[in-house]
Amino acid sequence: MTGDQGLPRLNRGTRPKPPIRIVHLGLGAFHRSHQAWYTQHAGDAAEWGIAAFTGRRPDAADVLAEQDGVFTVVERSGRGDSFEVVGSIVEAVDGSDVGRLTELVAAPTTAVITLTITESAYAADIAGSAEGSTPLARLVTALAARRDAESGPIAVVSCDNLAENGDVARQAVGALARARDGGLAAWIDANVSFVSTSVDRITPRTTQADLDVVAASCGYRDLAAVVTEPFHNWILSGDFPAGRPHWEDAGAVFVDHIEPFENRKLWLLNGSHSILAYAGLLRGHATVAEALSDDVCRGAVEAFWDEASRHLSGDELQIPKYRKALLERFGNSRIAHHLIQIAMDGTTKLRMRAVPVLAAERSAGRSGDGAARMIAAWLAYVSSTTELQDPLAADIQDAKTLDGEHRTAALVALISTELANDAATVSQIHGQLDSFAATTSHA
Ligand SMILES: NC(=O)c1ccc[n+]([C@@H]2O[C@H](COP(=O)([O-])OP(=O)(O)OC[C@H]3O[C@@H](n4cnc5c(N)ncnc54)[C@H](O)[C@@H]3O)[C@@H](O)[C@H]2O)c1
Ligand SMILES: O=P(O)(O)OC[C@@H](O)[C@@H](O)[C@H](O)[C@H](O)CO
Repeated sequence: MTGDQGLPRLNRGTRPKPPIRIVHLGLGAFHRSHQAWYTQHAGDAAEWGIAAFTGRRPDAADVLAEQDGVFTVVERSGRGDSFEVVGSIVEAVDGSDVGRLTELVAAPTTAVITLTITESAYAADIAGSAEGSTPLARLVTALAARRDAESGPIAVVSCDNLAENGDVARQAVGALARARDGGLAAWIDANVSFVSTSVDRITPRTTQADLDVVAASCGYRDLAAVVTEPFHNWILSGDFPAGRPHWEDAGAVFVDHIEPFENRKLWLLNGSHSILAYAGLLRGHATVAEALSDDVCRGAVEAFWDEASRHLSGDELQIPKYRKALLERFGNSRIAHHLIQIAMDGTTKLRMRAVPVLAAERSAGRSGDGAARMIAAWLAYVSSTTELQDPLAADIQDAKTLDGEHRTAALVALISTELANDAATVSQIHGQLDSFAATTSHA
C-alpha cells in the first residue's frame, strides 16, 4: 500500500497546452524522458504540442489522459532526485485508435512524427502486416490520408536504437506502402523525410517505488512519472520540411553525417549493456550497476570496448571521455536498470551491437574475441532459460533442441547467417560459452 491515496492526482492546472504539431508512436517511458522533455525545453515550446499513441495496449494512454498529458520526470543522480513536470504531451491516445491518428497526421499543422516503437517493430513490419495493426502499418494508413488531404511534406523521426534508423524506417514504410498502392509509395518517397537520430538517456521501466517517491516528494499522485538519469543526448540528421521545435535549445545536435555517433552509442553503450545483461543474469545479478561491479562482467565490457573503439575514429567522438562517462552512468546504483529489460529481443539487438564489431575485427586480421563473447553470453543465457521475449523465440527454442556446436551454429544463424556459416567463428563462440557461469549447461 502506498499511503498516497489522500493526495491529489497530478493534472495540467494552469500549465499551457500547446497546439498539436507532433505525433508520436510508442508512448513508453523513453518518449516521456527524452523527446517530450526536449520539446518542453525548446525555446519555442509554446508552439509544439505532442499527441502520443501507445503501441500495443491502451494502459499508458489511459493513465496519462487522466492527468491531461502531464507527468513528472525524475532526474536521478548519485546525489539525489530532482523533479520536473512536463506538459508537452497534450493528448495521449490508445494506439488502436487509427481514426484519430489518421486525422492528426492528415492535418496540415502536423509537421513531425516521432517513433519509439522498439527495434523489433521495424522488422515485423518489413515481414508484412496485412491486418494493419502494427505501428508502421498504421502510420502508412495515416500518411495515405495526408496525401489525400494534400497537407504537404512531413518528417518521420525514428528514435529507436537502430543503426541508420531513418533509413530502416524509410524502407519499412516504403515496403508497406508499395504493398498497398504504388502511388502512395511514390508520394511518400517524394514527401516524407526520414530523419536518422542517435538517442540517449537511460530510462528504466517505472516501478511502484518510483511512484511512491514522487508522491512523497511532490505531494501529488502521478501514475505516469518516469525516472531517468541527468545525462541526455540527441543527435539528428535529416530534413524537417514542415518545421520542427528548436530542440537545440535543450542540447540536441544536428549533423550531416550521423553514422560515427550512432555507432559510438550503439556499440559502446548498448553493446556493453547487452554484455552486462546476459553475463550479469548468468552470474546472478539483477541490475546494470550490480553487473558492472563484477570484475568478470566489467572485464568483458572493457575488452569489447577496446575492439569497438578501433573502429570509431574522429576526434569529435572523444572515445576515452565517452567510455569514462559510461562507467559513471552505469555505476549510478540509484537507477535500478534491470538486466532482464535489456535482455529482451536479443536477436535484433545483437545484429547491431556485436556483429559489426566482430566482422570489422575479423577483417582487420584480429580475433574479435570481445564481440564474440557478447554473442556467447547471449547464447549461454538463452540456453539457460525458457522465459524469453524475442521476435525469434520459437526459432531459439527449435535451435535449443540441438547439441554442442550444432546448437551454437543454429543460434548464431538467428543473428547472422554469415557468422554461422564460418566454422571458425562458431567454434570461437562455442569455446566462450562457459565464460560467465560454470553452472550453465550447453550440452
Ligand atoms: N528506455 C531507454 O533508456 C531508451 C533509450 C534510448 C532509446 N530507447 C528506444 O526506445 C524504445 C522504447 O523504449 P521504452 O523504454 O519507452 O519502452 P516501453 O516498453 O516503455 O515503451 C515502448 C512502446 O512501444 C510499444 N511497443 C513495444 N513493442 C512493440 C511492438 N513490437 N510493436 C508495437 N509497439 C510496441 C509499447 O506498447 C510502448 O508504447 C526502445 O526499444 C529503444 O529503441 C529507449
Ligand atoms: O532500449 P533497448 O531495449 O534498445 O536497449 C536497452 C538499453 O541498452 C537501452 O535502453 C539504453 O539504456 C538506452 O539506449 C540508453 O540511451
